[in-house]
Amino acid sequence: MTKIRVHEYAKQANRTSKEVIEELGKMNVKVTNHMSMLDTDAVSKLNQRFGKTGSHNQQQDRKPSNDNKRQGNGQGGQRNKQQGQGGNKASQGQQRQNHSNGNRPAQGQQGGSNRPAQGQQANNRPAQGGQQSGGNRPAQGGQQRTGQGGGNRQAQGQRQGNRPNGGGRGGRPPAKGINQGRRRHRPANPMPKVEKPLPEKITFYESLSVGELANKLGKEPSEIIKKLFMLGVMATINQELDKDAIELICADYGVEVEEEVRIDVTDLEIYFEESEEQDAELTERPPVVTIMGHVDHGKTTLLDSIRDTKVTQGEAGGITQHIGAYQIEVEGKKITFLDTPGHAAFTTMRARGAKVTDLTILVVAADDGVMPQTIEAINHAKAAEVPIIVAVNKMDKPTANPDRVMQELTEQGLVAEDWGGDTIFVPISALKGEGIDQLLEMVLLVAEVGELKARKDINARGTVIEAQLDRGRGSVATLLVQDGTLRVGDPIVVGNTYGRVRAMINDIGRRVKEAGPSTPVEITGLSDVPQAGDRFVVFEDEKTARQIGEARAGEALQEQRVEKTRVTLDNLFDQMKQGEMKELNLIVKADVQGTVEAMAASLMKIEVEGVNVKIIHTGAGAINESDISLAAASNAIVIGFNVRPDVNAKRAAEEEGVDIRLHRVIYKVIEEIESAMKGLLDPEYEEKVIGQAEVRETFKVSKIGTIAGSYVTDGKITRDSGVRVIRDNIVVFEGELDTLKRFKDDAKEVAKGYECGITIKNFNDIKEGDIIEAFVMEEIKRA
Ligand SMILES: Nc1nc2c(ncn2[C@@H]2O[C@H](COP(=O)(O)OP(=O)(O)OP(=O)(O)O)[C@@H](O)[C@H]2O)c(=O)[nH]1
Repeated sequence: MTKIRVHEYAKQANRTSKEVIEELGKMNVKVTNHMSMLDTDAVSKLNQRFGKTGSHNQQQDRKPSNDNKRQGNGQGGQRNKQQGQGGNKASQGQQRQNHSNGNRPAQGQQGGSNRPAQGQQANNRPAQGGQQSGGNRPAQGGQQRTGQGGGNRQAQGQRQGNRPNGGGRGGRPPAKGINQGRRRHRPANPMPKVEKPLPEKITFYESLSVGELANKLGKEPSEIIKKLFMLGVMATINQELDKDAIELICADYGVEVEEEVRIDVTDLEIYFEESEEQDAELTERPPVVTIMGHVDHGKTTLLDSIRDTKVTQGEAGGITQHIGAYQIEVEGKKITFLDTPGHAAFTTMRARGAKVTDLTILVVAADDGVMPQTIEAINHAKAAEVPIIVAVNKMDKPTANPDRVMQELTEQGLVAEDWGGDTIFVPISALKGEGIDQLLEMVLLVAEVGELKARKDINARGTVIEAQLDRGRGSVATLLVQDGTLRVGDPIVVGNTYGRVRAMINDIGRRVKEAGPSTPVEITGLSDVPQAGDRFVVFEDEKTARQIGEARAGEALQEQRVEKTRVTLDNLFDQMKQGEMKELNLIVKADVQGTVEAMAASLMKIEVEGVNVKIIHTGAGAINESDISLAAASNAIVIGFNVRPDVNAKRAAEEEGVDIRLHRVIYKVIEEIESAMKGLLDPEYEEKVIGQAEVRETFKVSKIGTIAGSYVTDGKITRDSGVRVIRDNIVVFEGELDTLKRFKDDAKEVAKGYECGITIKNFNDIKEGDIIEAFVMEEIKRA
């Protein structure tokens, strides 16, 4: 006879494997576990112990096709079940009950096809004679014999069919008689899943979760997870996989991968790129010029002077109208000036991604020289990669010293042509209108070098210069056409709004029907007011314009809720890893110029592979709003050394999400930037300013030192906070609070609006008007 395993015997004997093993133990037959083989001797011994049932089975084993009836009784259930699982079940169902078959045609099939391996398994186990004999005698036996048995079987087939992997036992109706025990001991056979053929190719958009990838490949997620594990990636079913991971897994299966490229039709930038690809004739376009400079150096006077002398030429009688930009004509060539005083608008636009300026005129008063805003303007222009022409203004003044201006600008990297550099310097008097022609000539010269071109014959696209709501006319926007020609009646999307160009007015207040490249025009007809710096694109039909406009308005609402992702030292490393950062832009402000230079020099020396440190602006003094707008436009981090941001800068930084890092020790700045670049930034503690107090009076007390009679102006001061003494926005001391008193009593904390007496450890040089800033170190969790 063939050998039999413990668990097989147990099944036949209607016992548990454990019972059998125990019994064998008593008989001194050694077995290791339920898979151990039993020899004939052991089996007969067991048969004796377990009595009839065992012997009955044993007999059956010996005489497989001996006793039909017994088999039918004893093993029918089992056999039938196996048959039900095989193809036999289907025919059985058919034979048995036509109605059930008709109603549930797929049951038999399902049950059969889902469990092909059971038959196989049974074949491997010849001891289950039922299978063999059952195979010879398709289930008619059971079915003929008892309708009941058949019914059960059917239900079973059906349920199991529905649950391919389950034993289906729970759903089975109560089994009858002897079958019951057998079934109970039958190990639940895992139903092997039918392997789906692998697809030749899969596609994905941006990423796929493990579950989604498994689905696309027709595999179990666990299999994918296993594969990822082998690749050293611990993943869960919901984990998003990036392109590389997807490609690795698919390569393993030999499946091709393709990333879907979806064009976002609501992104106006694509229409700008598209226009470059269009096969329309390129023609020269006028340069677009902005004027920048320090306060009172003569920007407005220069703009007016140019306008007065040139705008009205040939346009006599034209009503001058302020539309934020104007065009002049010199020697038959046009120049467009953006009438945006200062550089605020310049950076706002750039921060919004628009590049409108072709060149900038830097006005420097010859009697005043290079001032802080002059340097800011230079850095703004440099960051935007816009060429600079220097207009040395107020040359009519006796105190004018153009050489000094040239000298000072050389220090800023603007070297005059006369001095061997390549920056054009033009001496002018904006007030008297002297040198203006020469200046404009230079503008044309630089423009010529720049080879500014555009296509007249395409739908217009460009940028909003300014926009407002007019009571009578509704939304009024000044647009600068940058490419193509804008016409009255054009369906247009402007920023997050749309409409049809109802009326167009040019810079001298005339109604016009069309506007070509570099022309500023004021339009009406938009459904809402756009923002300066918004892009506009003309579409073929109004329906598309409306659809895109509405979609953009919806997206804009969504975006308002999502924080801007500016670079901060905390996310720097992630951005570097994602390849988004190649340059770390820094703005360095410090208390004195010497420190600024030292800091800048040390920062430049930081070497981390893959990223360059670029200092785009430096300056002595408090961090101001202009620093923040430059940082926002250039995605820079602002470093303050011994200085603080002023109120406006603080507000702007919060609004724009600009990261300001304040320090008092140079090596700490270097360390912080370096570790952020290496992704080693210690994120555990963050300083949080909890309050500010103003020193109103000081008292010198021997032994104690100087007591600062202070008034808490913001937040609160606590006994255990760190303190900083700030004088004119410069940190003069940082240390610990020594005592905090309300009248004569020690106080734990003093809130806003209350007076208190403060002494600072190791610092007595406190003065009236100083600001005491209290801070605590808070643990932060990194995202
Ligand atoms: N003597 C002389 N004075 C000038 C000249 N240009 C401008 N000014 C005077 O300088 C002062 C400031 O000129 P603005 O044109 O207002 O200067 P700005 O740069 O526009 O100033 P903000 O708009 O405040 O930034 C005015 O009083 C002008 O009259 C010039 O060429 N010569």
